[in-house]
Amino acid sequence: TSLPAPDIAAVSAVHKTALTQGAPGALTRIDEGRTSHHVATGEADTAAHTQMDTGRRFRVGSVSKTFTAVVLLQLVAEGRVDLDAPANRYLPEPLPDDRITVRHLLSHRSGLYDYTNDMFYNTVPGFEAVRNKVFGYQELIDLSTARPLNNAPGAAYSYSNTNFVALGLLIEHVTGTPVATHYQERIVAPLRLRNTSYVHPRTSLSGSYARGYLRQDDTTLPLVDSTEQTVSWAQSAGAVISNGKDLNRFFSALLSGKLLPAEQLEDMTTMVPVTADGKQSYGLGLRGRKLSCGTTVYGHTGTVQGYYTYAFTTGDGARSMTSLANTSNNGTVNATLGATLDASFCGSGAA
Ligand SMILES: CC1(C)S[C@@H]2[C@H](NC(=O)CCCC[C@H](NC(=O)C[NH3+])C(=O)[O-])C(=O)N2[C@H]1C(=O)[O-]
Repeated sequence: TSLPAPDIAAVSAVHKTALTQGAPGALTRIDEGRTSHHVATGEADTAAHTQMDTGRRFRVGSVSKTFTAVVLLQLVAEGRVDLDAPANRYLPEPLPDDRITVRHLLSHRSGLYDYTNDMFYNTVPGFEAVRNKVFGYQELIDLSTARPLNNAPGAAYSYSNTNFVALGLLIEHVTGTPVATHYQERIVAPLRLRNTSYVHPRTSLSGSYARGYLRQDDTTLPLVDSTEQTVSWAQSAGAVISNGKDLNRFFSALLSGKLLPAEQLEDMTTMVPVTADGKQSYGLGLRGRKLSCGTTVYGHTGTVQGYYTYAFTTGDGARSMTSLANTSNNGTVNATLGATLDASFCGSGAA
């Protein structure tokens, strides 16, 4: 790519600001060909006072949605699913509107209500109520369909975890195979992602990982260690565990055409603006961000109790960046961490 060199000092400054705003630690890993940049700040474990390092694994939250979208789009390429067919053709129980298509689910245009709005209205009580629970996909969909649709199918973008829970169920119903197996066989093994797993409903992380710390709604109270949970409330919408090296390899492989045929990659990267300024967009399980230097990067963000993630790559997959802060329910930290994108892809010329 003809991108300016990453501004590593700026990345480090972003991390330090995030720590002043309440994050125990942060990491950023940038990969471009054989060149890697590593920035790690603060603590991975605040009880043991273990230092953060960029190899640590973490819960990626909604970055999982891109893994699910890749599996689904491979099934489309195999002729097993039609993007513009009603999702009800492929589900064991019907969604409330036959007009909802598979593409609507992938692009958050189905209108299906996001049950996490109620589930996590009170942050810590909501989390504690589900952290050890195991949900069935249909249970989660039923929580959503107890509420009216946000919009008529296709009429608007309204982000909802329900869409990717429904896609997980659809994948398993069509193939008879768990999503965990599809992730492993279609993504993890071919790309040799040694630090990526889907262990739902097990609650523990293996190997070297960062602990996650959830901020309470009463911010004067101490952070809650939220590392161990089933993430069953999200599953195919948010339960993947990975690290910076693997997410960079995943998004680089995706955008450089190693995971999907050209037609499906084109579908996935056909972006629709989702903010008034046009700087943020969404395709199929994929976010687009137009940065201050005019470069557009593609990837996904993640918010799961104790972990904020940004994982993005250039349109050709040549340069990738993953950033993590091991806290959540702290919008200031999340916004701050997002500045690693400009530092990593726009360099010192970043606005
Ligand atoms: C669209 C998002 C931001 S929300 C969605 C998904 N994460 C969730 O749905 C979890 C929501 C509760 C998380 C919790 N917050 C509360 O409980 C607040 N009361 C916290 O901060 O840990 C994910 O990941 N996506 C992010 C994404 O795609 O970037």
